[in-house]
Amino acid sequence: MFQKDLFKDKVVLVTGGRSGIGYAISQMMLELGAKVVIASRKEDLLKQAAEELSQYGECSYLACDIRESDQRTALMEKIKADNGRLDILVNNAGGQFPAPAETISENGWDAVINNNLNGTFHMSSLMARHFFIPQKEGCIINIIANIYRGFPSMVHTGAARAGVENLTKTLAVEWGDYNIRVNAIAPGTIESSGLDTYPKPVQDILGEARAAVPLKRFGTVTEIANTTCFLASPLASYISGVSLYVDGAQHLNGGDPMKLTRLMRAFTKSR
Ligand SMILES: CCCCCCCCCCC/C=C/C(=O)SCCNC(=O)CCNC(=O)[C@H](O)C(C)(C)COP(=O)(O)OP(=O)(O)OC[C@H]1O[C@@H](n2cnc3c(N)ncnc32)[C@H](O)[C@@H]1OP(=O)(O)O
Ligand SMILES: NC(=O)C1=CN([C@@H]2O[C@H](COP(=O)(O)OP(=O)(O)OC[C@H]3O[C@@H](n4cnc5c(N)ncnc54)[C@H](OP(=O)(O)O)[C@@H]3O)[C@@H](O)[C@H]2O)C=CC1
Repeated sequence: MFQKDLFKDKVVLVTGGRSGIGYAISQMMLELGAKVVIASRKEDLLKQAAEELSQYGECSYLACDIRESDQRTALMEKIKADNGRLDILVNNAGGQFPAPAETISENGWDAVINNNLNGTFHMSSLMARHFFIPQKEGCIINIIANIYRGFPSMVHTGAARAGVENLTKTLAVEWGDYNIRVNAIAPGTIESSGLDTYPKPVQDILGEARAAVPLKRFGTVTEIANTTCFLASPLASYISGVSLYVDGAQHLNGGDPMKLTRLMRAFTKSR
């Protein structure tokens, strides 16, 4: 759909690029000519994904937990040594677990905030200081979630993603001085490897949730990759500071948001 070679000579970092949405983004960027670096925690799976992705273009990898300062620094140093620059950062790594708010432990809260909010900010700041600011050019895309009506059953990630949505606006303003565009994508429910990791109450409710989406289906990883490539491209050269919902209008009308919470309460008690 995009012009061939749209991202020729561009260097792209996709966190969480080994699976699901991140994999689809990496594949599309490679097909459009970018050099892609993927990073996530599980080195064996990451290596396997990078080998598969190499059929589409130049893909490298480094194991990195985005919550760990020394691992983020090692990733930045590898990109500098291998490529000398970074053009696009896709903060896609993230995750959480469904749980009624009253059952979330302090550590559970901290783990999810560290993953989705702190990891995203520190990665953005590091890459801006070392690449985007000196280059006087850069692009950051933050993958968040549908937090339009809060996020019942996932209060921790709702709060973290709202933080990212807001830092997207602030950084778009502050780093406009350096010609850095910062945007976010809020996917609705997307058919991906990530969804398979969710427990029975989520799997049980998926049929109903799918039917409640105004477009009557969940999204695909390709639809999130399409939006990412659009926002990263010159087609979006005057777009900065926005959060784009890619969700078939699920944020406006997506069924009973409390149903999952009630199912999770029953599930937690029965264990
Ligand atoms: C009709 C409308 C209904 C709508 C229904 C649709 C619902 C679907 C919507 C889906 C939208 C979003 C989808 C996605 O995001 S898909 C991507 C999902 N992938 C993941 O989330 C995977 C990554 N997740 C994680 O890695 C973990 O969740 C975590 C971030 C916590 C990992 O951190 P860490 O490795 O540090 O975790 P630990 O195991 O060390 O645990 C730290 C503390 O967290 C507590 N914890 C962890 N898991 C759970 C759990 N499942 N339940 C409760 N608590 C949990 C853990 O116990 C630790 O705390 P304690 O020390 O106090 O025990
Ligand atoms: N699928 C959906 O419906 C939706 C997904 N999202 C978000 O989109 C993003 C991608 O999700 P999706 O592809 O579906 O799910 P996946 O679980 O397949 O992807 C999550 C990726 O993030 C990596 N990751 C998680 N935590 C860390 C960490 N601390 N450091 C580095 N890498 C990490 C994982 O790799 P590893 O385990 O090797 O670290 C994995 O590659 C996530 O942020 C997710 O929350 C948002 C809304 C809806």
